[in-house]
Amino acid sequence: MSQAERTYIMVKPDGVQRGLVGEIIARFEKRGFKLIALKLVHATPEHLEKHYADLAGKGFFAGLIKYMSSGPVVGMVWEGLDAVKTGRAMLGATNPLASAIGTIRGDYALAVGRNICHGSDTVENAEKEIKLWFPEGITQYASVVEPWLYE
Ligand SMILES: Nc1ncnc2c1ncn2[C@@H]1O[C@H](COP(=O)(O)OP(=O)(O)OP(=O)(O)O)[C@@H](O)[C@H]1O
Ligand SMILES: Nc1nc2c(ncn2[C@@H]2O[C@H](COP(=O)(O)OP(=O)(O)O)[C@@H](O)[C@H]2O)c(=O)[nH]1
Ligand SMILES: [Mg+2]
Repeated sequence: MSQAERTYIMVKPDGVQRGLVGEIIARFEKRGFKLIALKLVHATPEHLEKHYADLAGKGFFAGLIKYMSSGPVVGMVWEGLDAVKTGRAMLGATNPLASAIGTIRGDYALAVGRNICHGSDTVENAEKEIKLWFPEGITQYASVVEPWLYE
């Protein structure tokens, strides 16, 4: 767990279409995380197959790739204390029917195949996903609020 931990958060095509990009960014900003990368991209099926390589054997894989390549996504890197685990907690359970009220999926989604937002599940996967989506690298800058967020 570190203050410099990074996670890859992505608003999926349904989240973009439903106008939830600002809402999702606002939640991470208000929580105290630092935005260090952001882009809108219409990803190819080949790129998404790399992102979801761990799920290649699942019955829903073809549908997942079709859904994720159906429109642009907004990819972001957020940095801060325990960013991966806290990011997952902010998203809620994979199936929105099981996501707690107050989480992003629990407040804005109903179906597992349209769950509006992705978040890295481990620090190792976060680093892989950041390299995959931001091969150009990440901009760094000093945050003026850090003394108010951390002891
Ligand atoms: N049973 C299912 N039916 C349809 N889609 C599913 C199902 N299970 C998972 N998915 C879709 O595949 C995605 C990846 O599943 P995974 O198990 O990695 O969940 P997750 O880690 O919560 O989601 P993500 O990786 O997108 O953050 C889910 O977010 C969801 O959109
Ligand atoms: N249709 C369908 N999609 C699924 C299922 N399981 C996972 N997914 C999708 O695949 C994405 C990635 O799965 P996973 O990494 O396990 O879950 P996540 O990290 O919580 O998103 C999920 O967010 C869902 O969009 C499933 O059983 N059916
Ligand atoms: Mg996942």
